[in-house]
Amino acid sequence: MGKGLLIVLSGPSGVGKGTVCNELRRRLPDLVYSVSATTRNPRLGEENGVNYFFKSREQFEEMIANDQLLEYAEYVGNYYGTPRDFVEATLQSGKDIILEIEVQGALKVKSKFPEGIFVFLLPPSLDELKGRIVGRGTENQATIDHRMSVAADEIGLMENYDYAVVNDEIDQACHRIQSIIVAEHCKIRPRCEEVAAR
Ligand SMILES: Nc1nc2c(ncn2[C@@H]2O[C@H](COP(=O)(O)OP(=O)(O)O)[C@@H](O)[C@H]2O)c(=O)[nH]1
Ligand SMILES: Nc1ncnc2c1ncn2[C@@H]1O[C@H](COP(=O)(O)OP(=O)(O)O)[C@@H](O)[C@H]1O
Repeated sequence: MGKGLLIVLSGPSGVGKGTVCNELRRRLPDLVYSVSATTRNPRLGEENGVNYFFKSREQFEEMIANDQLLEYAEYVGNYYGTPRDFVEATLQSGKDIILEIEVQGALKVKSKFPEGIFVFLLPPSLDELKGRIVGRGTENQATIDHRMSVAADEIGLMENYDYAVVNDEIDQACHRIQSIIVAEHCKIRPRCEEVAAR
């Protein structure tokens, strides 16, 4: 059995990563979602082990020390990281896995898995982005301002990604990502390597 695809989805806060991921998981039941660890507080309705593994700073730092994370980063005052074993076991079993992570972490994953597929989700506009974060109603004003200032830097790193997908309509955005996954599965990798070697 071949290895599964490792798909990384990034994009600024409020662009719709969570919404798009949930819809993709509904449409593609075989797609595995990597549940991250974080030190941020759970939002209303978020469940430990489903949305995130919620950890104290001490617990998170222990995971770092024990090399349990494939990557981790600090984002707006909190740690976020990807549990390593789950990702590796999923890929070995031949299944595709999606990591919804921010840009610094994505670049670390890219250095370890250059064969990964890196997708950047873009808002139709920065005004619409701000409207979505405010509309979600989960962040206070200071956090919204901080996240918006990080958004510009994140979009500046988009050129490190393979694909840019605009999340104008959820249905369209998911359709584009599904098309990318199908195309990647159809790739004739040996031929690509042969061509590159010429
Ligand atoms: N590096 C890294 N970033 C993560 C991880 N999990 C989530 N993130 C990112 O951390 C950022 C903040 O996540 P969150 O607080 O849930 O806010 P949201 O993106 O607005 O829903 C987002 O860009 C997430 O994609 C992870 O395991 N590693
Ligand atoms: N294509 C879209 N059109 C309009 N609103 C959207 C769209 N995608 C997501 N949203 C809304 O934007 C807000 C932020 O989405 P969310 O998935 O939480 O973003 P992220 O995980 O990137 O921070 C949510 O209220 C969500 O319902």
